[in-house]
Amino acid sequence: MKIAILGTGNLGYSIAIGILTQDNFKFKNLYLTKRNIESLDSWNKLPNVKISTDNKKAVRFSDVVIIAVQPKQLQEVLEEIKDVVNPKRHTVISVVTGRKIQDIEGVLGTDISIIRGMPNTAISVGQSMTCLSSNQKGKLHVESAKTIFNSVGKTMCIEEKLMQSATVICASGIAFWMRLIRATTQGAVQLGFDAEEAQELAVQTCLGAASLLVKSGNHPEQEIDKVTTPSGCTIEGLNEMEHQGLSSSLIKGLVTSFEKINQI
Ligand SMILES: NC(=O)C1=CN([C@@H]2O[C@H](COP(=O)(O)OP(=O)(O)OC[C@H]3O[C@@H](n4cnc5c(N)ncnc54)[C@H](OP(=O)(O)O)[C@@H]3O)[C@@H](O)[C@H]2O)C=CC1
Ligand SMILES: O=C(O)[C@@H]1CCC=N1
Repeated sequence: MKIAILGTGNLGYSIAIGILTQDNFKFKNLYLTKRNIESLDSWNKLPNVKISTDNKKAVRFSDVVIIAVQPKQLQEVLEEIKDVVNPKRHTVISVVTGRKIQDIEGVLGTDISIIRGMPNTAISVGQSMTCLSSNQKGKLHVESAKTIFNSVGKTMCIEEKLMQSATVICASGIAFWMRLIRATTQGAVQLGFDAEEAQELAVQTCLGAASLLVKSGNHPEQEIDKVTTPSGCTIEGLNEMEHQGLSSSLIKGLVTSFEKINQI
């Protein structure tokens, strides 16, 4: 598979790192573009990676085109590549927030295979949660997209109308979970650990909690019940967090984030 990433910024770069470092996915060439390519200079040393400012050239050399520019930059990139996108050859995967498949079809045409993807930056370490939807033609190529994104995490095919929600939960979600981990770390420092130890304790406990749910398939409350000794310290702390609005503030944050996407 020959892959191009148009827009190698925070997310595009993370996707590239993920693709390059996962052993279970073999690609032939990876073409990375951005307008200012100095930051990608070191990538030129890799034999099967090409760096360029030329989006058209990248498309011509690829089968799968991942577009990872900011929403306000998308139209220009689509206009630039529309003449070189070939319905018989290319699958276009847009990871651009808030831009519908219909918007992309409006420039590239309905005969192009278009997939809308929403990965997150954990793709760089092979742990992305990536949601996918496609246009009619793209349905034939969803398996190729799944092959790519399954090699760097998990995928879920969803209806496009849920893509904004998926963006908040999974993509913005990385930032939300980071803040929760940081808060735990701050608490651990207050309770006597130095900063480095505090972060290790917070991160491993977070990983343990997630792994318990992944392995058991249990509801979080079943695992909470196993931890909360009657009249113990856990339920005391948990109830205080809820009195202070833990669940409520998380949900309100997710909904506020969702409302913002609809204005992007
Ligand atoms: N960051 C994240 O965690 C996530 C982001 N997204 C979405 O992914 C997209 C990218 O986000 P993010 O990586 O954070 O943004 P960045 O601004 O970091 O990346 C965008 C990149 O596109 C490049 N670019 C801009 N215009 C062009 C052009 N005409 N041709 C080629 N490259 C171009 C920019 O580099 P230069 O200026 O050098 O051209 C930049 O590196 C957004 O739509 C965002 O909403 C989705 C999920 C998660
Ligand atoms: O903050 C943003 O708008 C983008 C979408 C999800 C992650 N970053």
